[in-house]
Amino acid sequence: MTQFIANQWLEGQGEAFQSIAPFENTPIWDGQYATPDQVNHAVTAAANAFPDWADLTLEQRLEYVLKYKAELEKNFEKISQIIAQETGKPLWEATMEADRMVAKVQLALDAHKERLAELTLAVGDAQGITRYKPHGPCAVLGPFNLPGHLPNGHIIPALLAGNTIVFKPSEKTPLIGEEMIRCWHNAGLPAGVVNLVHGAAEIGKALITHPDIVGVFFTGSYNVGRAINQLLADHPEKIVALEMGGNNPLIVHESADTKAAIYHTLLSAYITTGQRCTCARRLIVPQTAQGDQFIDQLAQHLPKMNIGAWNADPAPFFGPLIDIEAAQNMLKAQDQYIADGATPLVTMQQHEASPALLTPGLIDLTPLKTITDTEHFGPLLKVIRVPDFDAAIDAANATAYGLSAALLSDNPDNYKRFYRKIRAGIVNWNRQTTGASGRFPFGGCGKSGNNRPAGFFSADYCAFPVASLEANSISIPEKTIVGTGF
Ligand SMILES: NC(=O)C1=CN([C@@H]2O[C@H](COP(=O)(O)OP(=O)(O)OC[C@H]3O[C@@H](n4cnc5c(N)ncnc54)[C@H](O)[C@@H]3O)[C@@H](O)[C@H]2O)C=CC1
Ligand SMILES: O=C(O)CCC(=O)N[C@@H](CCC(=O)O)C(=O)O
Repeated sequence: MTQFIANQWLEGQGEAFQSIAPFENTPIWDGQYATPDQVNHAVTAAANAFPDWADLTLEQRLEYVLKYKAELEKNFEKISQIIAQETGKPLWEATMEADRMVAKVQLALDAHKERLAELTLAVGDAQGITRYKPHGPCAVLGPFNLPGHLPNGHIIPALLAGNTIVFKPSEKTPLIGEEMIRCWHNAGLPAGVVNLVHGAAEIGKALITHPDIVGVFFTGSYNVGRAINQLLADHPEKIVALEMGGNNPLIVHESADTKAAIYHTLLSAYITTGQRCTCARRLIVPQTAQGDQFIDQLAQHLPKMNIGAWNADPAPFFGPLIDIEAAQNMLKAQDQYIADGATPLVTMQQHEASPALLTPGLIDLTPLKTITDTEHFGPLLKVIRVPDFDAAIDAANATAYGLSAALLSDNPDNYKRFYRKIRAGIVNWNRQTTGASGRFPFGGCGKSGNNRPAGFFSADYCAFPVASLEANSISIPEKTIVGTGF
């Protein structure tokens, strides 16, 4: 029983599929996709549940959300282990993800109170009030890379605001999606408030185009985000929040502590095997002696990193890619760069421990005439050498994406220039590009999103503002409008 509709666990009626643990390359879960009929059933359940759920006070909805939090805490180890094995990320990192799922409850509540606060103004002899209302039944589409934390970051604020949900996890991580929904079920949510359907693109399409779905909260790739936008072109009335990819730059310039610069580069480019939307893809370094030394030492350091199984002891820094196909695609991308004239500084290779495990790569794209603006979702960092700092900023901005960007530099004037010029939703100084805090907005410009940031600002797309003019009684004002006969 893998779909959850109106508080019933049901068998999917669509094609069978499995969740394959990437390191072991063995199935850890079997299930079926939903059918479009089942999607309809789930959306209808969410639509039926909406009026009563929306009618509850925030405090009443919060009671359920706090019970969900308690369920996450009760099942913390199991959740961490599922995230680790299903994605292949090390247990320490999966535990951090589970921690962030728990922490999201308080963050979303704080955000709700701050971002959706009632605002009152005197307007003549009436009171003007801004309040917020939920949209209705919303779809949440999740990615595979942080399969607990990221959908959780849409679902909690959406529920607090009074929406109901149909969640479709990534078809690569159905098990953690299911476990999360089990926690909601155990929290005692009324039937239909949260529903789960499994599937890939076809089920995603059926869900978001359903006429009763009024909001679509998506985290995933640019190509799919664009396809969603196209599919919904005739429905501007649906609220669509798209959190998409990045081709994020990291500039290193005038940073005397080479070791610290290497450490922050590793956390930028290779954490989660380079499978974070915020990962640095392009390492931009001016052609100075200090720049040469930094690149040399980084290249020497990469082979020293411990990589391996999610449960290995000692724990690795990163594990495999999500599947063998993803690993093969990364290797093909590297081959293509080399064929085009790039210089591999550290060649990314398949590791003997698992076909989905790749060693970290570093490749110098400076010799290329043109550098394609592509997000390669894996452990390959591309070096671009430039004449000076101004050229570094130009190179950093040479992308249609704009998610995260960072500068490692001891010189505050460099940061002032960088901050003013760079186009990105996350701009860091002497910190890695990844690891954004949930206390801040999380989203990017350009192809990275549609200006509806998640993180602390998720509250904004989970409700719409209503303007009211209110007075306890009606009266004729002293100054009336001409021509009305008063
Ligand atoms: N900006 C952000 O907050 C984040 C963005 N990402 C991006 O996500 C990508 C990696 O995640 P993936 O799971 O590979 O993303 P993906 O775009 O392939 O899939 C995301 C979700 O969309 C569904 N889907 C696929 N085709 C669809 C269609 N035509 N209509 C409706 N739904 C469809 C998938 O089944 C999945 O649930 C990277 O590009 C990464 O940068 C990942 C995490 C955070
Ligand atoms: O919503 C939040 O709590 C902040 C968003 C966040 O956690 N971002 C992570 C993951 C991004 C990704 O999925 O690639 C980060 O910045 O590393």
